[in-house]
Amino acid sequence: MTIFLIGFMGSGKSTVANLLATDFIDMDAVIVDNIGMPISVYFERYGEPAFRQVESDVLKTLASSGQIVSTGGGVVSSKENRRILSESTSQVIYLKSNFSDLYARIMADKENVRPLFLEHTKEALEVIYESRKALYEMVATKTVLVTDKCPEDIVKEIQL
Ligand SMILES: Nc1ncnc2c1ncn2[C@@H]1O[C@H](COP(=O)(O)OP(=O)(O)OP(=O)(O)O)[C@@H](O)[C@H]1O
Ligand SMILES: O=C(O)C1=C[C@@H](O)[C@@H](O)[C@H](O)C1
Ligand SMILES: [Mg+2]
Repeated sequence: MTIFLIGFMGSGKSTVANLLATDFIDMDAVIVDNIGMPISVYFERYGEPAFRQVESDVLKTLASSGQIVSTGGGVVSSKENRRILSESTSQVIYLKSNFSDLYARIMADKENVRPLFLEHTKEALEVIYESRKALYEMVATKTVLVTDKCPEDIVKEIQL
């Protein structure tokens, strides 16, 4: 059974996926492999709709992978991606958090500086977060509140 982890940037998808299975698949990494350039460069050259199309193609392939998959933070923003997630037989786990905790984590994470974070003000990022909140809930088969929980406890909740 494929398990997709979804949630906004910084919600802990990669951290939790790695605890669930060290051979987990990072969807952004698969996309970077396919397009042969950093996602930020692809966005700049071809625009977001073209990126979402690539993302949909990768998502479809991964739905039958039987692996743990950490998705891109914006995977729910395209209708096609939401359809693929809703119609697949995979588990879709939403790691839910409030914006201020996410922002603090993204700011503190010096190992992974997200292009979206560099390109937007805090207010603009919050607008994106607000616009996606309901969409994550809509496609999730399970929502796990991650506030004040360590990754190990989040894993336990996922496995309940
Ligand atoms: N439950 C947690 N408690 C505290 N810190 C956490 C927790 N989960 C993840 N972190 C930290 O938050 C930061 C973001 O985590 P991670 O990279 O796993 O998020 P992500 O959802 O994969 O982000 P992105 O969508 O940008 O790939 C990292 O520095 C990580 O160590
Ligand atoms: O939140 C988003 O829209 C994105 C998040 C990243 O994981 C990447 O998938 C890409 O940079 C878009
Ligand atoms: Mg990640």
